[in-house]
Amino acid sequence: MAFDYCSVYNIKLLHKAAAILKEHRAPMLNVLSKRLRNRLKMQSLKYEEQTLEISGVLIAFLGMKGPNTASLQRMVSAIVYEGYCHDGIYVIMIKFSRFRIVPTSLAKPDMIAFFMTTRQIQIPLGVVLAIPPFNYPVNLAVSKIAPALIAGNSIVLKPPTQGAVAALHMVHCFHLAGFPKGLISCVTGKGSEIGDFLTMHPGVSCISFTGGDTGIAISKKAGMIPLQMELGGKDACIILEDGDLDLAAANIIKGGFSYSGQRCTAVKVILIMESVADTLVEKVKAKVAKLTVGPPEDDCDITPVVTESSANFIEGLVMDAKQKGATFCQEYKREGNLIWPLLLDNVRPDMRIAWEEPFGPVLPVIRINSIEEAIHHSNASNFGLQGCIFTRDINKAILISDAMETGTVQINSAPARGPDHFPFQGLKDSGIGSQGITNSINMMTKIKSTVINLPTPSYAMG
Ligand SMILES: NC(=O)c1ccc[n+]([C@@H]2O[C@H](COP(=O)([O-])OP(=O)(O)OC[C@H]3O[C@@H](n4cnc5c(N)ncnc54)[C@H](O)[C@@H]3O)[C@@H](O)[C@H]2O)c1
Repeated sequence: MAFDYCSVYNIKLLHKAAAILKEHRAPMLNVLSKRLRNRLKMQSLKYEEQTLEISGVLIAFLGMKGPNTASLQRMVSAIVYEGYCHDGIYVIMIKFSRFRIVPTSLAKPDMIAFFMTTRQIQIPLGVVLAIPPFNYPVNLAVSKIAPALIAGNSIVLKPPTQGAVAALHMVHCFHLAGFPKGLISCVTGKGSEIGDFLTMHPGVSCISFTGGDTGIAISKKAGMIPLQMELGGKDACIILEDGDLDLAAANIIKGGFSYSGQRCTAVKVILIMESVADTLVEKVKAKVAKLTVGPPEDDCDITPVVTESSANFIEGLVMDAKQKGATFCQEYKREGNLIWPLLLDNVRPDMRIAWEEPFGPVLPVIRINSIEEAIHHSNASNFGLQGCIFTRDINKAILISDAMETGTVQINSAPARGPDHFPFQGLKDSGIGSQGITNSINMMTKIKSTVINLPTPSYAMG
């Protein structure tokens, strides 16, 4: 909201504003303006949420010699709606409507005034279209459905073909639990056949999508609606000379081969310092040898990948690496869609597997000679989902993390999406926006303001 705040920090204008507010009808405003009149030098703020009949914007002017503005800002950071610093005077607008301003040692603002009130609400967008991927057809549907409903929207779920039965069952459970049928609907069908109809439908007000490059195409077609895109990744695992190699090897196995590598945040390339590469590769090889391979019914570690075309794609990456001279740490083996875990050493940047996402149990190792080389390779990727660093030097790790163009960096652990309330986001071709309950609710709502103009000059009258 545009505020002409510069014109009101003048004390006379504040008094005038107070007088106007006092006379102004709303009883609540009277209370507040009385406070203002009586306590221009306020010691604390004590407005309880429930005492407010309308929401408002509080403008606190804090002189430089007054409180410790930095600590004040920290204290109110959760409730500050907007803040400015102008000519050494802090102007902080605090949104009342949904928060309690608990008292407080909130230092001593030099003065406090109301000069305009707004009612601000978050309104739902309408219909949210949720499209999850095959690898987490329920979890990644729920992480879209819950915030959409909490925010007051209705939802159309388009599950992945390979996860449609689970999604239909879940939506059936919602209906059995009493959800109105139109509030949550499920539409099945091949993405390539019904996708455009849904994503370009004028009734859809927001799309929350998780999947591969399809998301990039959808973004280009969708039009003027908010988009949440969680797409692919090529998460690098950077291991420095001082890294704990046993820990790194264990995380490479967990991060690279769980779900047979079919995870967006799987470790998808190892960038290891040459001096410790042989040791690390031997440790990973020993662990790969222990992975069980077979059907999911036998609870095997490595199971068939989702489709034949997916297996063919992975094989294409493996054959390209073979032709260009990568070292095979295991024999390449495939039966139908079942691909045995494979570590490819001495991978070079001219190989496809150095850049492309196999989404299968095949992991490339690129040997590097400097940290800069690792960062350069990670940042040269068109993806930017996550990455991880193994080192005992936390300061170095933070510097590398800051230099990496990814949405999240894990230090001394494999990349992972984390609990659903964690912010989760990808940069570049890995996504638009950020997931996590709060972020999703904000994305699936729009701010709407009603400004109650008082008879005093304000931007609306200018
Ligand atoms: N970043 C993340 O949070 C995250 C999480 C899991 C998976 N992924 C990514 O998902 C990919 C694997 O999943 P996938 O194979 O299901 O991805 P995909 O892009 O092929 O499909 C994702 C979803 O889009 C649907 N779809 C396909 N064509 C469509 C179209 N034209 N219009 C609308 N919808 C369409 C599919 O039916 C499916 O429900 C990998 O790239 C992986 O990295 C990302």
